[in-house]
Amino acid sequence: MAHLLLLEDDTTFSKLLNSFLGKHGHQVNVCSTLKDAKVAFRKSIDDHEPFDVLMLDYRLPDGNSVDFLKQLRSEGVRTPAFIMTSFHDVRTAVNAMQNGAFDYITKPVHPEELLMVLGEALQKSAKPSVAQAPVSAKASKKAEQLSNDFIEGRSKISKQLYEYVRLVAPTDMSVIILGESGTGKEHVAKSIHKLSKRSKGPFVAIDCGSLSKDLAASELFGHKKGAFTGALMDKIGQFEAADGGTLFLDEIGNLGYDVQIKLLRALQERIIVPIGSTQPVKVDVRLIAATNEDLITSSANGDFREDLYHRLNEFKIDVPPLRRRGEDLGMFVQHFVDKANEELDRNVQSLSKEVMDVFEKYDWPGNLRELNNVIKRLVLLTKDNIAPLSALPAEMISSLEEAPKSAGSDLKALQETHEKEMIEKVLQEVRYNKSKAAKLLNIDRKTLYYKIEKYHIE
Ligand SMILES: Nc1ncnc2c1ncn2[C@@H]1O[C@H](COP(=O)(O)OP(=O)(O)OP(=O)(O)O)[C@@H](O)[C@H]1O
Repeated sequence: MAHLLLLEDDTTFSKLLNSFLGKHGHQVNVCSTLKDAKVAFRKSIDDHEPFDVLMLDYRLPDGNSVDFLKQLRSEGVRTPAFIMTSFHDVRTAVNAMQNGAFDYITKPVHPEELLMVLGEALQKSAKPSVAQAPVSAKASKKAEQLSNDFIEGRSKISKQLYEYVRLVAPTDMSVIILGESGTGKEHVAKSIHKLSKRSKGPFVAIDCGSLSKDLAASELFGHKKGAFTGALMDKIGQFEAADGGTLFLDEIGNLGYDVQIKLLRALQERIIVPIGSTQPVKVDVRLIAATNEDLITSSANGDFREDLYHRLNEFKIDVPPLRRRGEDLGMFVQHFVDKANEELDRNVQSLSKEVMDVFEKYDWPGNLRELNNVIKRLVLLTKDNIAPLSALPAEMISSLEEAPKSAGSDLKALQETHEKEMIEKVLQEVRYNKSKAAKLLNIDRKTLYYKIEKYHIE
């Protein structure tokens, strides 16, 4: 039995979920406001009956659950959480993943899907042995194999991506991986590790987005007993854990300024000093960092140290969004269908033409993670061999009807085209004197350099 917090303001829906989950042996604490959820969370800690999983509706009468989650993560709470959201809020759900949610599901919530995601969340929680989706031993072994392999893709942009991966892997250079959420940055980091001379050493991944400001330094560099309240014994940091291997820092833009200074020192001098210690420890670690933020602008704003950015940016890799991977879509679809068949003991052979048409038109803001989730749901809901259109979330189809994709209505694309033209015009006017151009454009030089690179301005 698992102890679950369900934060949901739709009382009919929460009653249904409560009774459904109760029948599956779980104890559910239902709250309908953030305020109540905060109280329930504190009480569960005081009573020594912590929640195993947090199930959070996104929109609530007194705020949104991503802010709640952010606060919990900043206090060092690691309880797995997933967001339940309407299809229109998928972008928000993706944002939630950056703030430490483990997954999201779109409403209307399908019971089997809920059990599946809950099973996965419980595997991550402190009490792992409960309520997993029933899978045969053969199926889980195959699923494990499948989760290890991945698709490189045939499109030009993917070929270039893996060319860079193979090029940089054998060197010991630090790498910055840029890309939208869910594009596969961690996969790319793992590939670099596997193809490197360090492949026999550890690969340690840390999500900096879920580290609290107070605990980040101790998580990375370790601490000595008594270094701060709560440091009850010596703790080895992830830098030491990754000794001889690769340390992958996801969402690096979330690290506080103090930790950035320590990180810079660790990179430059190859030593770390655990909190509360005076003894430096030698470490041999290759660093790979990922971000979906514009770190150049962050460093221009003073949020991210410029020297650290340059130290990390010995090599930069851009992971393209799914909508730009063209012909790879079909390969990813097949891969995720095979994976879902194994995980869920189904036998879906293909997707109907109508489903593929929708997939091709949709712009996938959550990238490969979203595709994987949509396909899992499709496979779960498909009774025959071919996944029908009716198994797709209705909102996914209507979102295409509401917003037909055309260059003329894509506001971001329009803004970017306009910005590029403006920069080119000003650069010509000042005969490519970048300081003058930056002044005229009312931006600083670093931002101008960034935009010149972004728009491939010669
Ligand atoms: N090349 C690939 N082949 C198959 N599956 C992939 C590939 N790349 C990523 N995935 C799958 O897509 C999902 C997202 O990948 P990953 O976590 O690496 O993305 P990310 O960019 O690091 O995400 P975030 O920005 O949220 O940290 C995972 O389920 C992963 O298994």
